[in-house]
Amino acid sequence: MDQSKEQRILNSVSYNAVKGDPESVLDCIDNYCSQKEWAMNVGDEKGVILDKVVEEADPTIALEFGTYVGYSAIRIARLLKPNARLLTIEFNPEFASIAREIIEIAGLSEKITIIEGHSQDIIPQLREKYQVDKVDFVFLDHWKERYCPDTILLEECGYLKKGSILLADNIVYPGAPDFVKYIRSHKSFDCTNYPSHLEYMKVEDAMEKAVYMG
Ligand SMILES: Cn1ncc2cc([C@H](O)c3cccc(CNC(=O)c4cc(-c5ccc(F)cc5)cc(O)c4O)c3)ccc21
Ligand SMILES: [Mg+2]
Repeated sequence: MDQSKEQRILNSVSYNAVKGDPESVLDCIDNYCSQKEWAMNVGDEKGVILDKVVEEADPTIALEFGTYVGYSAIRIARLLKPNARLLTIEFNPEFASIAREIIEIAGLSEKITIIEGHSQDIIPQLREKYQVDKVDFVFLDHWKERYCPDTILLEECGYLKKGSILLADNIVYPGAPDFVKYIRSHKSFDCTNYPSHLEYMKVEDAMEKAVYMG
């Protein structure tokens, strides 16, 4: 059976990256996906925006929707302070398994927990099953039509506190219009748009930061 693109990305990381060095894993994925096969990682350009917002949030508990092959999970986790952790939710078992291996190569398995399932099913379980009280940072990069309902669910479940920071990928392309309309008109969120480009392409894209005001 032919290997998947995601398996080929893992092969490239396994062969080229320096074990235990997150930067070299990120560089390897970015090089592979810009030179060989495009893939939907947040990438190096939007990755710098992600880095800055994670540093601003300095989260103890970070949450991600859409692990894919683990690129953004590594980007986030490499910046976390010693006892901080990232929970990342992935419904596709093949993606989850490849991400687990790539995260292991980066040496970040202790800081990242991959939870297999759909965000809407996992979010209500975070308190009891994963001892989550509040989330300090959330990166939204899963199905774009899930951004809005999952943000509402996070608020309803009481995981957001004053200062919690949400960051959403692909605001322009593929776009998340219902999320943008909702979040920018919601009195409890202070929003900032960061224009950028689609990963590895000259196509316009943007990220949206939303700070929860309580
Ligand atoms: C419910 N739930 N819970 C967990 C969870 C996890 C997943 C998967 O990780 C998954 C699978 C497939 C697609 C996505 C969303 N990502 C995208 O669709 C995307 C597209 C493009 C793009 C851009 C230009 C193109 F021409 C084609 C694709 C660029 C981007 O950066 C993207 O993030 C996420 C899905 C639903 C989930
Ligand atoms: Mg994306």
